[in-house]
Amino acid sequence: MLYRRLDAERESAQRRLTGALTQTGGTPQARTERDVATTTYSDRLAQLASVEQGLCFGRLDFHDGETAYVGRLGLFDEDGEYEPLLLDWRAPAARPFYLATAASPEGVRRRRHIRTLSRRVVALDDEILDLHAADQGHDLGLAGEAALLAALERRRTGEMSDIVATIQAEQDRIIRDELSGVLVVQGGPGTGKTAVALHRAAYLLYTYRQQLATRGVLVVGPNSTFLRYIGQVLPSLGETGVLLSTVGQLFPGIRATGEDTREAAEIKGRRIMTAMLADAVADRQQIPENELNVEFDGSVLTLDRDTCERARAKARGTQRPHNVARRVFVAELLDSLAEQATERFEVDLFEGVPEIALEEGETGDAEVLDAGDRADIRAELAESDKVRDALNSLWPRLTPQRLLRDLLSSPERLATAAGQRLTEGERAFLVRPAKSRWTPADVPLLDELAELLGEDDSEQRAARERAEREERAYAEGVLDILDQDEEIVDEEVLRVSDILDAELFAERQQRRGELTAAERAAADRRWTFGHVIVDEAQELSPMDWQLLMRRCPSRSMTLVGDVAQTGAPAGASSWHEMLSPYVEDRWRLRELTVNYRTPAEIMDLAAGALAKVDPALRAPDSVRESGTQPWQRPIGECSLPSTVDEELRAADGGTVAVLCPPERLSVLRAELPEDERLSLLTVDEAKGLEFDGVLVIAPEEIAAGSPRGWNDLYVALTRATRRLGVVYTERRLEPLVGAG
Ligand SMILES: Nc1ncnc2c1ncn2[C@@H]1O[C@H](COP(=O)(O)OP(=O)(O)OP(=O)(O)O)[C@@H](O)[C@H]1O
Repeated sequence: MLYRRLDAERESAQRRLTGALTQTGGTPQARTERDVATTTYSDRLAQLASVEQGLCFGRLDFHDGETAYVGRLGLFDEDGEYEPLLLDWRAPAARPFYLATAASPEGVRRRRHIRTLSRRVVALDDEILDLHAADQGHDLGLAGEAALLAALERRRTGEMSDIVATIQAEQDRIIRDELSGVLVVQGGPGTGKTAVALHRAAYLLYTYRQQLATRGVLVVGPNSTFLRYIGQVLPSLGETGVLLSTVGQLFPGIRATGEDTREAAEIKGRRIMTAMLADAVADRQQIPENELNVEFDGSVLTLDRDTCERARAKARGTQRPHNVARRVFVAELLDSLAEQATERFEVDLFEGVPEIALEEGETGDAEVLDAGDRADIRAELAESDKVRDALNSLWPRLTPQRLLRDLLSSPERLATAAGQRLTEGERAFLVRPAKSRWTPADVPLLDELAELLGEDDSEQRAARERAEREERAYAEGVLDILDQDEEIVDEEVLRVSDILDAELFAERQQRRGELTAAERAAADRRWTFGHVIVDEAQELSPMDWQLLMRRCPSRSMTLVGDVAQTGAPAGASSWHEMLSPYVEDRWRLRELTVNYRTPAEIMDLAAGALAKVDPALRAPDSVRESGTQPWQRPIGECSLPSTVDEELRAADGGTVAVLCPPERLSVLRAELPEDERLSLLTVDEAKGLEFDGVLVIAPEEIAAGSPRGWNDLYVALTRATRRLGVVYTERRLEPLVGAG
């Protein structure tokens, strides 16, 4: 019945889309209406297509005899009383499906999990929420345990799947937490932080559609492998208006394909970079040692040190960014040059003219050139190449790219900008050739510089704002008309103004395309998002945070991570340290405590590495045991290619990863078989990912490889959903002895 309703919805949306596409009418208003309708119905069709698999996954039977079905979107009985046939999992009425327990049943008598394959029901799991019923969910308080375990036992495909059918109560509370403020989610490996973060994005878009559709939601991940891994989750939940990005991709026009050394990345991530870059900008506002001579119209004009110093003080006094304040500096110096040029001109005019006695009442200093003439001279100066070169040599117009490139390729400039902030050795880590590729750690620096330098675009901006105002006024008029149009706005489809407000509408018109907020945001550095979600948040440096906070002035953010898994050299070891510069202590912490990924046997082994990170830390409780112990072997006793073959066979169509120190990557790449189910990765690259089987190569090198080596090893040991093998080089690592 539900699939029949879904088909009917599809047909109706398709009919309306076809209708809109075949509409003619050449007025701007008709075109606009057609574009809105086309976008609305195309989006709706895409949404209806995305829920085809697993449309309905739950049923609630209440004590009062009522029944409700829970699924991926809401469906209503449009032929009858408009009763809900299927509840969207995000609707408040669906909550008992995730929260009801035997102790607190919320009126629910029975919770049923329905598993489907295409349109066929293949399994049902019932839970009777009755205190006298069997002890369900052990002591971890699990809901729908059978369905949950079935989901966890699935072979991994290399792409993350959604968990709507089996969200657990502690996860549900985080997913539905309020929109505003900074929410921090701390949880060990495999506790579902990534899953929760993505479902929260879908929930927020559903619940605060109007607020969020315009500004969009940004999800930040540690690297592009990870973004590919999670890329399908939101579309499978029918949500496409989310921008997935790394911090390194957030400066439009820059592709950060280079790599920094560990040391350089750490230094570039330090907070002192803000002050250092401000000094680097100030260093580009020069005044001459004595004076600067400028040729103009056959004579030489002079800019003396005092004049330049006054102009610089006045420009800096405006507190505006470098390129904007430049206007003041240039205006002052042009005034000075214009005065000199005018004087010269007047002297020239009189040259050779016989002296005539002054008449009574005349003074000798009467001006010969009027204001118009003076303005002409000033304009001519401003046009002169030589004058422009001279002014540029003192206060050049700069782009962030040029300044950073100049700075990092010049030990002298670096020394001046750094002052006492960096040692000579630290500065040496930063120096590189001017032609080097941009790195991810450069991006927050470029962003900082973009703020410090500003853009002298006042004229274009004024014109653009004028045009936008006009567009918006027009768009508001169109929305009014659509609101009254019963043909388009009936209950069956989303109301146009639910998903579009005048501002978005006007912007869409401007681009004449169908760009989503996320797509527009990706192209605009100054875009600010309605909500920002950061995964693996512990990895970000203070400078990364600086950039992200700029993209989210409302501080409506969800930050998920695990401070025990920090691997990045500039990453954080405490949430307080990470957040206090931006929100002081105004953030709320929620914790996830159950590990859904890693079986208990593997977690026992990983706990040894965690104890080396910090003995006070406790690993999350595993939800299941696999019955397979992890194994450890010396490298001399195992042929890696055949071990990998064995693991691939054991994974039975699932995925296997070989995780190794970066130095071993190329040798292993040559040695290992090619197989699309096999990944060879460094720990850094494997962060946030999971595989059915994992082989960790040279754990002692991973642990000793960096100041956060034990964190890295902990990450490596917790990537497996079923099998783990450890191949050590000499001796078993001490904390791993006795386990596995
Ligand atoms: N409620 C749930 N139902 C089904 N599967 C779940 C549930 N919660 C988590 N999982 C699964 O557990 C695995 C781990 O989840 P996830 O990757 O989100 O954990 P994480 O906390 O981000 O881990 P890490 O810190 O290692 O990156 C995933 O396969 C996820 O789908």
